[in-house]
Amino acid sequence: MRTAYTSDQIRSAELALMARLPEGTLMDRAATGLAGVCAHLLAGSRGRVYGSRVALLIGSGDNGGDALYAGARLARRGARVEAVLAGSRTHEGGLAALRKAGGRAHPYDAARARELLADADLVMDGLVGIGGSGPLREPYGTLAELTAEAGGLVVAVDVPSGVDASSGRVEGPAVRAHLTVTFGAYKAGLLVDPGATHAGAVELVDIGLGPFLPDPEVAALTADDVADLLPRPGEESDKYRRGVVGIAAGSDRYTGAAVLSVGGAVRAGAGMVRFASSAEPVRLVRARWPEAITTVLDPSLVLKSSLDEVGRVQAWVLGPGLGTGPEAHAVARAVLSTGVPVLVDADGLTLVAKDRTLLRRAAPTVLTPHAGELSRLLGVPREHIEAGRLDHVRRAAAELGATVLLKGSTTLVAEEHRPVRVNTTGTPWLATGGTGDVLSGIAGALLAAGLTGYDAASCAAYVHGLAARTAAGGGAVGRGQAPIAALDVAQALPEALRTL
Ligand SMILES: NC(=O)C1=CN([C@@H]2O[C@H](COP(=O)(O)OP(=O)(O)OC[C@H]3O[C@@H](n4cnc5c(N)ncnc54)[C@H](OP(=O)(O)O)[C@@H]3O)[C@@H](O)[C@H]2O)[C@@H](O)CC1
Ligand SMILES: Nc1ncnc2c1ncn2[C@@H]1O[C@H](COP(=O)(O)OP(=O)(O)O)[C@@H](O)[C@H]1O
Ligand SMILES: [K+]
Repeated sequence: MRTAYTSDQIRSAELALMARLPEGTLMDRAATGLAGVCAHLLAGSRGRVYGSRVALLIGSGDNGGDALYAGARLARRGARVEAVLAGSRTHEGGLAALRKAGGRAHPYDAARARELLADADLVMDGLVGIGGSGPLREPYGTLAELTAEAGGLVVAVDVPSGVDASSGRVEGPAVRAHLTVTFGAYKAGLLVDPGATHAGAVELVDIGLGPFLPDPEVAALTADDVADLLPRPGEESDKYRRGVVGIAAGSDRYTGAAVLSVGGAVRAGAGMVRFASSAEPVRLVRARWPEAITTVLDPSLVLKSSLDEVGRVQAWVLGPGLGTGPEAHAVARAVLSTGVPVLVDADGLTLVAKDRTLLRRAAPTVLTPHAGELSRLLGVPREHIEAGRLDHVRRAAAELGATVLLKGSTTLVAEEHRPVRVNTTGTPWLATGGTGDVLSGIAGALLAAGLTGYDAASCAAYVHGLAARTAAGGGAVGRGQAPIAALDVAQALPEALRTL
């Protein structure tokens, strides 16, 4: 499990550790690690550190101190290091070390800074770290924007300046780094968009904080964690014990979502899928997924909240393509009044946004909104949700009394009193119609297999992302990949699951 923390949590751990160590030890550890990573990058891009050009952007706090000491180390190895001093003050020890090592420092001047950044092989962003608050003030904002024109690699020190370390919020100009070297522990804002995109790759430098860290605010499952959580059949398994998932999705108008959701569940390893809907989606699901047992719902029975004709299930998926009219509302009421876990997606979310009483139930509920759907559920503008994903997913879980999986460029899973889980396998190739429907089926199959809502949602997001990467051609976005369609994601599930 990869764990991540807020600035306050990091600060208190640092204080506790610092009390036991001679002054300056932590900064020395941080700067040594940072210089090591930068030297490695320079050796990779230029062949050697000697003679390379390094620009340091220095703010008034200890973040600038780290960059100055690291710059001094690179200068001692023959790099030409020049610092732009942007703060009202500068870390004295760091500045003295840089000068002693042969590096140079200049007060901020826009034209000169632009030249330095354009010429540098590597730019170190030491403007602000965990001490930053609010949008970057001048001249930091201008410098952050100038890094976009940098000719070489941009390395953020601890946190990209302009990104809120605790939440990943960005409220103005912010550095976009190729790599962020972070100290002691991951900051939550490095894993959650928009901060995660600004951070680029993240490298952790151990400074000994481990024993002093509290319970994390954010956690990311690793491949091993997911492999341990995923259900595997035992010798005595039968299809019922492996988990039967009911899917109430699709309508005569919207049929594709039902086919995709059933596909996600079938390919994710459900023991059995029972699909219940109106005639047309049932016909199409039968044609595409003969594995599913289908039922054409009798509207008069549904109105009486009876789903007996469908047969027993261990969990339900409700909503993809269901519609939002009175019949769909009756289906939602029938499904949500059962005593088994229910995953609510798409139109199901619109229905519960209009009628919150549907969520009054004893069994677990998992909601899987994208930012627009969460906006309707919380009555908060979509832009606010996208800017503050972490805060809003937490709030939704508390307010709605459910596990909430927020989809989008960073998928988050929140449940009250648990760390928010952030998914690391996503890929922007997933941004295509219907992939969310596949996700609902995967998560439904895992719920039916007995995973908790929290584990089912986070494992589903993980394997969904992995399958999308597999379908696109492997890895994150790059050459040699091709666009994917939603059904490709379902079809790639077995190959992705085999790697876990
Ligand atoms: N603690 C430790 O043990 C270790 C800490 N370490 C390092 O220290 C870093 C934290 O250092 P820190 O606390 O000095 O804060 P930091 O991030 O440099 O910035 C604070 C200054 O920035 C300014 N400022 C703030 N917001 C701003 C804005 N929006 N726009 C513009 N300016 C803004 C504000 O300055 P002022 O307004 O006072 O001029 C404030 O004083 C941490 O990230 C890590 O790199 C490592 O060495 C390992 C050991
Ligand atoms: N930029 C992105 N990066 C990673 N994943 C994304 C991105 N955009 C969308 N996704 C993922 O794609 C899926 C889209 O689901 P959803 O919005 O419900 O679409 P649909 O309703 O068409 O199925 C979600 O799993 C979401 O997390
Ligand atoms: K920084």
